[in-house]
Amino acid sequence: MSIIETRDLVRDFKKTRAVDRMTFSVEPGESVGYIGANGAGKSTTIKMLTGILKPTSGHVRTCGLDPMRERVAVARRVGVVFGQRSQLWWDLPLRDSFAILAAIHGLGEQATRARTDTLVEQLEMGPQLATPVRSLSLGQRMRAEIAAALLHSPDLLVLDEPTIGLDVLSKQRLREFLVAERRERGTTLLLTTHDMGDIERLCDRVLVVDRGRLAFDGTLTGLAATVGAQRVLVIDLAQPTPALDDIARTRLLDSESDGLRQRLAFDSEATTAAAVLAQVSARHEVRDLTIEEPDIEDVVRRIYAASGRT
Ligand SMILES: Nc1ncnc2c1ncn2[C@@H]1O[C@H](COP(=O)(O)OP(=O)(O)OP(=O)(O)O)[C@@H](O)[C@H]1O
Repeated sequence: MSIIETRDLVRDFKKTRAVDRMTFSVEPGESVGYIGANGAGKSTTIKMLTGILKPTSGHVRTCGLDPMRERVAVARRVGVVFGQRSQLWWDLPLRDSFAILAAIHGLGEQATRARTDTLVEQLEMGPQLATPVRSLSLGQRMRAEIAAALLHSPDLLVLDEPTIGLDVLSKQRLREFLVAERRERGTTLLLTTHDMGDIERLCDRVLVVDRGRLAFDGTLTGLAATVGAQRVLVIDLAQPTPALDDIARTRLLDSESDGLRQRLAFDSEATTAAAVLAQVSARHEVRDLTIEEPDIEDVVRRIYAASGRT
């Protein structure tokens, strides 16, 4: 049985068709990134999957259940985290929020203690248990939200922008936790994100939505191949340097401060950062370098362009 199944799913808001004949399914244990521009229809889809919004037409099943008719049963099988909204009680110590949620899910005392202890340990939340949620840092709050969503050991975890606003270290810890949760419990993940790093590290499949329609369904490698996603090497040189416009298999994007910093785009299928660096450092003294992640908006724009939309 699929964990998610939609067929010709439609949702209209007055004159806007937010979701347009969406058909896809997600199998148990998959980790799927659901991406698209602002207003593409991601949240609307998630709301229909979780029984918050009624579809205008079409078919949707979550964990084999009808989300509108069997909302309570769906809630028992699914955990949801909306980055911008909290499911915790602002003024209560974190531990009390966990206790209330466990009671709502009807977990026994022993099960509650065991699961809370595990999650608190894995997410390193022990020191914050007595802290009111309003006093947590953003990173701590996101970890608390994820623990709350996983208390009842759902089959499916839906995450809406889970790493938005987090610093690099907090993002990394959260991603590591999600990878481990999936590996150990087989939890299916569906996440929306504007962060390509989330997709690269967490997802083995990507769905791209464009104006309510599915524009791409496949692997990240397939997505990169479709759009020719490029990496960018930012090179800081020791001396002012003429434009590096003749480095094999690269394209010079820009050069600033008399050539002290230059950005070279390259296709990771055609060459490597190491090979580009070797060419440059054979001629000039390189002081520092960074590799820019492909920008998810850029990837989405290219997908849209490839499907005929400008
Ligand atoms: N309650 C609503 N009433 C009217 N229109 C809505 C409502 N909710 C969403 N829409 C419209 O439906 C379309 C899809 O919105 P949705 O929130 O699903 O997009 P999204 O992909 O989640 O965007 P974002 O990345 O900005 O969250 C947009 O045109 C939006 O304006």
